Amino acid sequence: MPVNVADTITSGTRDIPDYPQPGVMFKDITPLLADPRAFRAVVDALVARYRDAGVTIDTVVGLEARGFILAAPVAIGLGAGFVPIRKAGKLPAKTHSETYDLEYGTATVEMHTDAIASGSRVLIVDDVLATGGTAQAAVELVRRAGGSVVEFSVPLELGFLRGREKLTDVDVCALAVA
Ligand SMILES: O=P(O)(O)OC[C@H]1O[C@H](OP(=O)(O)OP(=O)(O)O)[C@H](O)[C@@H]1O
Ligand SMILES: Nc1ncnc2[nH]cnc12
Repeated sequence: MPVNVADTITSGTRDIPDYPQPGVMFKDITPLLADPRAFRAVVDALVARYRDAGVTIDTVVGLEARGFILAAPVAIGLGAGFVPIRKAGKLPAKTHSETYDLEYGTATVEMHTDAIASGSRVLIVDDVLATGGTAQAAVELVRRAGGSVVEFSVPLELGFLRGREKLTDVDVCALAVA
């Protein structure tokens, strides 16, 4: 019987209470990544969403660190380039940066100013949408570089944190909601 990718994601994710700090319910996708069929199913579902609809993606942007794991194979599957958004201080050339609030603190992310050609059609891929701060920062960085954001896409949305409500001016795709 075919297995629904949302069920695959839900069953491959485990809850770790009070990580990385008390009061946070951490959704750990490492079991999903360790299962070869589940990992492939998630990457294939993300690729198929754009390829099968004939949507052109020039560049896939991935977010350090967990977003890299998914964004890179999605870029290859779509025949697109890969551009990293990294935590502050990790990229060697000139960067734009954005600081935002996370469920567990604040973070600054950066992208090379010349990473995206003006007018490029960009898909942003991360592992989890939680409060939406990371997604919003990524969208801002892509737009500042001159890219056009086609969608922000994740396997898993933490619906109880209402991050989607923050992302009013970008399309959001989540394959599963916890
Ligand atoms: O929607 P938000 O509240 O912004 O949270 C989502 C982000 O939080 C996690 O990354 P984290 O910054 O913990 O980094 P990591 O991938 O290096 O673990 C996750 O991988 C997302 O990028
Ligand atoms: N609760 C959570 N679980 C996994 N990743 C997260 N990123 C932000 N909040 C998270």
